[in-house]
Amino acid sequence: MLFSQDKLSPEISGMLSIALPVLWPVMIFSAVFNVLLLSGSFFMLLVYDDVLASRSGATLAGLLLMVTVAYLFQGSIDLIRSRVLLHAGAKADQRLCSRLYDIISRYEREVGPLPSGSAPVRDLDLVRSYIIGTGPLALLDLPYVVLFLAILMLFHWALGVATLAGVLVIVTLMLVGDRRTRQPALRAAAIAGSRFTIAEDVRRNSEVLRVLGMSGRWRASWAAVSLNLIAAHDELADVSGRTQVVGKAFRLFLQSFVLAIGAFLVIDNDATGGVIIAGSILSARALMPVEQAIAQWKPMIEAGQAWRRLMSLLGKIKPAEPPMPLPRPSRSLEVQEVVCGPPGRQKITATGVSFRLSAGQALAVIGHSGSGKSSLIRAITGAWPLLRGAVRLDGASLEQWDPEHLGRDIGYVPQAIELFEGTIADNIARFDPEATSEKVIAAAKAADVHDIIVSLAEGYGFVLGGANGGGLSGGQKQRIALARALYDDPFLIVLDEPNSNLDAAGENALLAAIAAAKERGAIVVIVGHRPAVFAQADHILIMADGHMLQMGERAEMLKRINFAPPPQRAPEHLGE
Ligand SMILES: Nc1ncnc2c1ncn2[C@@H]1O[C@H](COP(=O)(O)OP(=O)(O)OP(=O)(O)O)[C@@H](O)[C@H]1O
Repeated sequence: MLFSQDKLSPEISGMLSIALPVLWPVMIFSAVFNVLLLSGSFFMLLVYDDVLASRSGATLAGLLLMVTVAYLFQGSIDLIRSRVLLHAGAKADQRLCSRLYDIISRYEREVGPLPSGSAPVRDLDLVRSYIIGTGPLALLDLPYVVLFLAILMLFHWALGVATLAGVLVIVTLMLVGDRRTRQPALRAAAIAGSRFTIAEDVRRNSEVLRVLGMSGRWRASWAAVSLNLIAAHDELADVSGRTQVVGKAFRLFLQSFVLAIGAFLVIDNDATGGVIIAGSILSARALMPVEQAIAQWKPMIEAGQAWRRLMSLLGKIKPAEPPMPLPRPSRSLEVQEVVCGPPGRQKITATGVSFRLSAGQALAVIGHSGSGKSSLIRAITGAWPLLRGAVRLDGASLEQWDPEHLGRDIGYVPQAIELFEGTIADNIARFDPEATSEKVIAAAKAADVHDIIVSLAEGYGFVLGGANGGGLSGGQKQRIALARALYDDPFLIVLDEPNSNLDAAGENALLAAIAAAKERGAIVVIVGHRPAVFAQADHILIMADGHMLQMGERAEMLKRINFAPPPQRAPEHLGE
């Protein structure tokens, strides 16, 4: 059952509110459509039995006019019912689209990695294309096979029985064919999937493959998997080709068989001549919905499975009610006994971290690789949900803030920088449609990237190609990410190794930006391996093996870790 487990979910009731109003009209249209399908056979019956016997041209013209009107009407009804379904499909798509965005944007954070094989966008496409395709119409037409068989029985029971037997043979042939093609189809899909993965790997890593001389090995894998794919497609085409040939031959045979039965009945004076042709047409009509329904069986099962997968994912992501807006934070950041780990992985990667920072203070987080620094940063920014403890801004835990609003007050440079496809200005302004050029330029200047940007031919209009910010150097990307973090003077600025690609000038600009942010009352948390990160820090926190090892004031901590401090540089000299 398509809707069994999720009867009460908002998605189901939403879909039902779309489906129910169109169901009745489409059922009525289908009834009229199928009744009108009879007009062809009755036309032949009357032509053979009445027109030819009476030799009346007027009757023939009248019948022709009637059948023409019937066909026009039937065509219009067919068009209308597919339009109605198209409209319903578009509405369903629209309704699910925003919830689909929830899966894509929230699933990883709130539940964990998407189950392997799940591709919600493809699943929605499958559901939509089933709804707007011929699948539902084929199902609605299916009951009318009984009507066609009943009329054939009325002509003569032998015609009805022969067609019924034909229907059963066709169903058996198609089911056997489906069974035989299932395995080859699965094999071909799996091989096509591996070929796609290889192509993606090669596209993403073409530089490394070339420089490290690995391209030949990948080419060999590509060639081998391509050969396998050709073989799998051959097998599939072979099996399905045989089934189709047998089916086609049987259909031709059945047509002649029904004609022959009709002829026998005429010879025995059990039927009129018109019954031969009308019976043959009706018999073909009776087979049509069955064939269509079987052809649509697989898409229906696939759409049903896609629907269930979507519902199961959506069941884990409830529609979120944004919390009541709070005044913008301006006073403090408190981290209380925080325990966190990658969502859905049952793993703790940072634990027992507590500290408090007031407006205008900066904290440097240091520690060996893998000690849990980035994990802590993700907990502080809300990128990862907490397993225990709390992160509070001005006393309110992160869950009390609407992420969309709080985002304005957080500046974040992640370790792996991703810029979005769009102009540099859009990226710095976080794609805010109300961004002003003054704010964008102020952020760029604070990150000391303004001069670099204006030296590009398109300046702030330079379009970054793709998610990796193609077209810029690593250091330039890092500076633009810093400008994005500083945009609109956020209260909490969290920087995860923001200087890993920066030269001395870039590092000075970074320190100047931190100093300026502190000056205006922001809180800065900065992770880094290089000593430069200490220069503007008021406190230092050391992470080790996922734990907070120590935390204290900068001077005290530098003494404790026996580190020769870099000279405390005055902010006004940092930019030089
Ligand atoms: N998404 C993830 N899934 C599983 N494990 C993760 C994930 N992210 C981090 N870890 C693990 O958590 C531990 C801490 O990683 P984290 O990135 O927080 O360390 P780090 O101190 O920032 O390291 P580095 O200085 O190398 O960036 C590591 O053992 C890492 O393997």
